[in-house]
Amino acid sequence: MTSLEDLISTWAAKFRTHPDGSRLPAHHAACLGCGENNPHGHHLRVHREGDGVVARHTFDERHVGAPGIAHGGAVAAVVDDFYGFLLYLTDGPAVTRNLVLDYLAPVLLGVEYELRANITRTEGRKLFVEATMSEVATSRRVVCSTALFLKVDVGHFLQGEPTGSFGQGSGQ
Ligand SMILES: CCCCC/C=C\C/C=C\C/C=C\C/C=C\CCCC(=O)SCCNC(=O)CCNC(=O)[C@H](O)C(C)(C)COP(=O)(O)OP(=O)(O)OC[C@H]1O[C@@H](n2cnc3c(N)ncnc32)[C@H](O)[C@@H]1OP(=O)(O)O
Repeated sequence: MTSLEDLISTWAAKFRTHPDGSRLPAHHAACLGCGENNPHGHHLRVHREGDGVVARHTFDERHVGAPGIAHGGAVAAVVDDFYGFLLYLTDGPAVTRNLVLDYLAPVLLGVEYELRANITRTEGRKLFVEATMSEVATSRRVVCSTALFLKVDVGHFLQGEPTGSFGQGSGQ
């Protein structure tokens, strides 16, 4: 099992300069949004684009709400985790304090969507961010979102203990 200290040292190393266009590292291997080893996870793959981040994502049967339509909570989880990649373009970790989603149209299972996010404003510890999700084939926007992240120090993450067995891996 990965110790919390291991996780923290891996995380700290991820706050390096990431060249434009490069793939950004997963938060950790078991992360619900992007961890390679989480069988219930979304396995997000996110790239830097300028001062923002971009990803393509397709929901599947594991994320079903109404038949054929992604559960709104699953969509929110993806958007929240996606915002977590913007943190790599800042000087350190932060956590979601406030997350707002407008579900403009159903997010369909098996349909590819493009996510885009950027930081709109910073104010002390506060990072104000915004994101959109649009269908790749039609460019139709299905979600728009804003959120507030608050910078935290390492002690914040010492409030939990890693559990389970799929936390091991590169986290890349
Ligand atoms: C370098 C080493 C790093 C170590 C890291 C180690 C391991 C990490 C491993 C993995 C991490 C994995 C993933 C993380 C990345 C992304 C995943 C997606 C993101 C998430 O899934 S993350 C989870 C969900 N998230 C939480 O679990 C947070 C729970 N929460 C808290 O832990 C506290 O809530 C906290 C600490 C956030 C703040 O607590 P606090 O006490 O410090 O803050 P406070 O209340 O004082 O507010 C401060 C100022 O924000 C203003 N403010 C507040 N709310 C506002 C609003 N709605 N609008 C406008 N302003 C607002 C106030 O008005 C005040 O403003 P002012 O300072 O000007 O007065």
